[in-house]
Order: sequence, then structure tokens, then C-alpha cells
Amino acid sequence: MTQPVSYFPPDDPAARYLPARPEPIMIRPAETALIIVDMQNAYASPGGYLDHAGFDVAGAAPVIEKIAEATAAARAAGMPVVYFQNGWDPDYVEAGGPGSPNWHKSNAFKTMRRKPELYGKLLAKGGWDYALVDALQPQKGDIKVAKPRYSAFFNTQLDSLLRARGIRSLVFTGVATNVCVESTLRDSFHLEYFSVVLHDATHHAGPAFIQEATLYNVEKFFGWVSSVEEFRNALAANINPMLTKEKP
Ligand SMILES: NC(=O)N/C=C\C(=O)O
Repeated sequence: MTQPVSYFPPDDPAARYLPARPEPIMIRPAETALIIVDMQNAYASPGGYLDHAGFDVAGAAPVIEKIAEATAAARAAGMPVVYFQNGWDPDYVEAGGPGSPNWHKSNAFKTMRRKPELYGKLLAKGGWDYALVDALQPQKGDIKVAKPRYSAFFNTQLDSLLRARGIRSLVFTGVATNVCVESTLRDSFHLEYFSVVLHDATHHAGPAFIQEATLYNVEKFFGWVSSVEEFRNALAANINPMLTKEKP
């Protein structure tokens, strides 16, 4: 067994050994949150914002199933589940207007300028596009974070909500790997969280190489990369393998 990264004694009985790249990492379920990034119709459904903007969303369907699996495993382990929802009020005041780079760079705004009939629909709170996909609905007690920009740590209560629960590790799923997942994960690194991406529970916006680019960045610079199966197995194990005689 490869020596894992750990911020606590790795033979803690409450800890779980999560295989990951570039090395395994120990997580304590009670100090870990499962993060579900922007699984809204906008990003994961045909007819949503990304689809209108010309991105291929076909890969989102298997990701929805994988996130459901990861969520069930997290719930069974007593791990908090956090849902992000990206967007703005229906008048787009929160989007910033021409004084904000968001108004110029957002592909939702570019699309609405090209197709004015979509104005007030894309990523507008209260609408279908903004809503979370039916298959991934929060349950009572889950944490919901509405975010107005790519990083969920910006202009939200996310950091306080996590710190108040003693969360030290984050496990990321959702869309888009290279935009909101990566932006939030980068900020999490600077805020001293240990972050893992479940690669098969994320989908990118853009060409296939950009998924690999983000996973490379995470593995090399900002965190760890694992899979839903490894996450499920780690949580299902009822004994910390670092306690056994086989430990390195
Ligand atoms: N959730 C995301 O990664 N969003 C990406 C693009 C956008 O919101 O315009």
C-alpha cells in the first residue's frame, strides 16, 4: 500500500484511504464535503445554456449517474453534500453589466446577445435553465450555495459554511471541469482545503483536451484526482487499512 497524504495521523480509525493521483490521500468523512458543481439544466441538459452556446453536453448524462452514485455513498457515510447553482437574478443585475468582465466574457451573455429571444431565460433564477437537473435534487440538510461567478468562494458564504462544520477536505464533481470546478478548486487550495476531483463525475466545456488539462493541473499543482468507484470503495470500507499489518 502506497503511503498516503494526510493532515492527521493516518492510522486514525475514522480515516479512509482514498486511492488517487499523484498519490493516495486520507480523508475523514466527517471533515469532508462532497461538492456538486452547477448540475443545472443550463450545463447538463439539451436545450440549456451550454447547448445553446454550441458546447457538446452529451457527456453530461453519464456524469449525472456518477454524481448520483457518489452522493449516495457520501450520504451513507454521513458526509455533507454541497450543491452549487450558478446564475443571476432575472434582470441580470448580479451579472454586473458592461462594467464587469463577466458581462463580456460570459458565454451566456454572448449567446443572449446573439439570440435576444433567450434574454431573461439563460441562468436566470427561477427559470428552467437555472434549476438543478431532476436527477440531482438536494435533500433536507444539504448545503446550497448560489454563486454569481465561476468560483464558488467568491461573494458567497461557502468558506464560512464549510469552516463552521470543520470541513478540511473537498471532493469535487460537476460541470464544467475546466471552468467552475477548476476555479473553485484552485481557490480551495489557497484557502487550505485538501481537494480531490472525481474525474468520471465531471464534464468539461470545450474540446476533450481541456478535461485532461484540468486534471493535469489538479494532479500536479492543486490537489488529487480519483474516481467514483474508488471514492465509494473508500467510504464503504469499515476499517482504515492504515491500521492493519500491511501498512507501509
Ligand atoms: N459551471 C461552469 O463551469 N460554468 C461555465 C461557464 C459559464 O458559466 O459561463
